[in-house]
Amino acid sequence: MTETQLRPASGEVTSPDAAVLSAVVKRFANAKGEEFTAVDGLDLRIRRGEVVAFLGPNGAGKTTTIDMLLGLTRPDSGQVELFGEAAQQAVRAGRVAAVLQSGGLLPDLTVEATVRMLGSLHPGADPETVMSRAGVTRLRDRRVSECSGGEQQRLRFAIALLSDPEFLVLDEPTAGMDVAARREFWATVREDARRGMTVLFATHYMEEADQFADRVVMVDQGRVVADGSASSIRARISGRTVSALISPQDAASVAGSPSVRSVAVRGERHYFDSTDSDALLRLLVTRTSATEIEVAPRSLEEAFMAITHAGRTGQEGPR
Ligand SMILES: Nc1ncnc2c1ncn2[C@@H]1O[C@H](COP(=O)(O)OP(=O)(O)OP(=O)(O)O)[C@@H](O)[C@H]1O
Repeated sequence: MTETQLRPASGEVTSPDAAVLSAVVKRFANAKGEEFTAVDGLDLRIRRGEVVAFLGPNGAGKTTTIDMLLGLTRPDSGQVELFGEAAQQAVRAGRVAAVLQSGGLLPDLTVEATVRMLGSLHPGADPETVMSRAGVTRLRDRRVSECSGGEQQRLRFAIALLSDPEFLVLDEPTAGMDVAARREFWATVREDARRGMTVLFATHYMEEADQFADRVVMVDQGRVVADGSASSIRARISGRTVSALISPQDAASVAGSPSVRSVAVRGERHYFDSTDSDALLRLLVTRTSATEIEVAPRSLEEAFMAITHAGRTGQEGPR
């Protein structure tokens, strides 16, 4: 990403950052009226042109943070700036657009009527191009109520593109999409990012974060607990996973080796969490009749479970 690719709406280059959140705190009251902190002193700087995955267990504070980024709610303390100005101002100017998890669609309108109606609010909007970019052209005559969950998400994406935003905020954008639709969706987002758009997306799909984000920010209990490339976050937990088809007797004998931290069985395969995959491989090959041995680096999902409290509470983790 170079400065020449930047496309500030007003022509002038303001802040070099798309978003800056400084020591942001948001508290809510629970059902008993007791106050708790949903976002707890969160600091986050998103540079222009970055594609950032925002990950965290259920209730980590992702949506609350996104709501503050979009000016939908105000922090109790701390600051949120978009392009160097107040969030609401940037949103009003159409520099930021969002695809949120629900709401915002009129069930009786067709896809095309929805895009055209909302497009009329944005001078210069091009409904045809936007429908094509979001992959909803073939759905143009379908009523919103007849669209599947994934198709409605694509329609929300089309609506978000109408203002030709510089910064796109996506809260679980591919929820409900099938594999092909998700691929197509991310290809479009990557293309937009290549042209200089900044993207922040919250997701529970770890492989989306791994494949499509330049940077992964993990939050837990309202704080940032990891921030970096997916590979640097994966590298935060040491070791590798070695898996094989192996008899229970052989597996039990290998499990006692110092290079094995733990063993799990999934389907026909045994998975060894290993601190020294070379030593374990030698052992498997020379002392057992294991077959189809595979060595895999740590996944982002394993890092997520190790870094966030989801792994300690058994709470629903990533999908
Ligand atoms: N308006 C509200 N009133 C009270 N509590 C709220 C409100 N909004 C969010 N919360 C609580 O704040 C915490 C953070 O919620 P948030 O929706 O930001 O989490 P999240 O990371 O987006 O979770 P998920 O992955 O489940 O969507 C949760 O405990 C949630 O129940």
